[in-house]
Amino acid sequence: MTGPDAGIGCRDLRVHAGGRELLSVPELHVASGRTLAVLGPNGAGKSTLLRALGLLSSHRVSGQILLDGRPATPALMRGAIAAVLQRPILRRGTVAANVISGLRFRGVSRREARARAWPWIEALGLAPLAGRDARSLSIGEAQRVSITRALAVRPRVLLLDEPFTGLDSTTRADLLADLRAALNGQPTATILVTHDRQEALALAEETALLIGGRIRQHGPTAEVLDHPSDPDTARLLGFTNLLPPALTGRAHTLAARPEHTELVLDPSEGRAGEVPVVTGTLRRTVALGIATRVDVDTPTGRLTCLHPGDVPATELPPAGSDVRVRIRHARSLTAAE
Ligand SMILES: Nc1ncnc2c1ncn2[C@@H]1O[C@H](COP(=O)(O)OP(=O)(O)OP(=O)(O)O)[C@@H](O)[C@H]1O
Repeated sequence: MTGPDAGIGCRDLRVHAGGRELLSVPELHVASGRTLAVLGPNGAGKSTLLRALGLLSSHRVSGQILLDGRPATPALMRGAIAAVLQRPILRRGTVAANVISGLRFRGVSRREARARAWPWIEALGLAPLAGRDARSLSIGEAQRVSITRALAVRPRVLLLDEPFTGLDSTTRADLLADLRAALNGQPTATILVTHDRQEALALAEETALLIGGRIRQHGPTAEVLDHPSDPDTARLLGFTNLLPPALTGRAHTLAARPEHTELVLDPSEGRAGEVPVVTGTLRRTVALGIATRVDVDTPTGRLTCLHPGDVPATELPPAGSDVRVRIRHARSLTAAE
């Protein structure tokens, strides 16, 4: 199916368990051919949302799940989705047999399943491992098999629940790139649950920020990641320095990343007009190898500065000194007040 309704979505979705509401999503739609990243802290309800959308939830779910614009039934959903979870679950047998098994489950003949699976095995770089016992694979290799098995069925909906967690950074970057390339041009609506902003950027055109079971922001990934609207989304997006109006004299709370927050080390430097500069007391300095972290207490809370490189202790004031902190790049939290 093509058209604006193609894909997966929900209306008035609510999930309850243990006497409390875990999730409330009035409306969501992921179009066919698009990827949505659902970014949120631990316990935000990300997996709850994914399971509810896939009709896989064991909790009390109300509202409508829509598949290609129509209410989803378990049978329709079973034929439409493939899921990849944090821990790959592989069957006994070779890598090739595991990739083929997804198609076999859908009633595809052995011969046709082999023919359809092989291009995916090659595209995802698994050909050299095709004959290996799947249970002898590393976690990264196993996750690659799990993703290839899901792609080989060319699902209408692909649900990814933190599939890159625990992979080393090179393996993760390679798998992200291969997955992105494999999804290009496919009629698949993909939802990626993650804690990781880099994964959202690499894979998803759209990102939704989920906190406390509610979507706080939703839009194009680059825009959402750089425009927190309130203190919770700011913290989630790494804008961990919050500067309320009382500290800066600005109309709204400002939020800044530590890498955009620095001590003013030249005492003769005046106040630059556009860039906020606030005063505080240096609490401690920690050498982190690639950066030097300086924590500063201000009247409204602590700020963290990150200076690139290994700044010699002689260039930094000692703990207890009065210091000035410059915020090189900040966002206004317009929903904060
Ligand atoms: N059976 C249950 N009864 C009560 N609360 C539950 C139950 N199952 C899950 N929860 C709660 O639902 C909330 C959302 O859980 P969920 O696993 O969806 O979060 P998540 O965003 O995926 O977290 P993580 O990133 O840690 O995997 C959590 O606070 C969890 O404790």
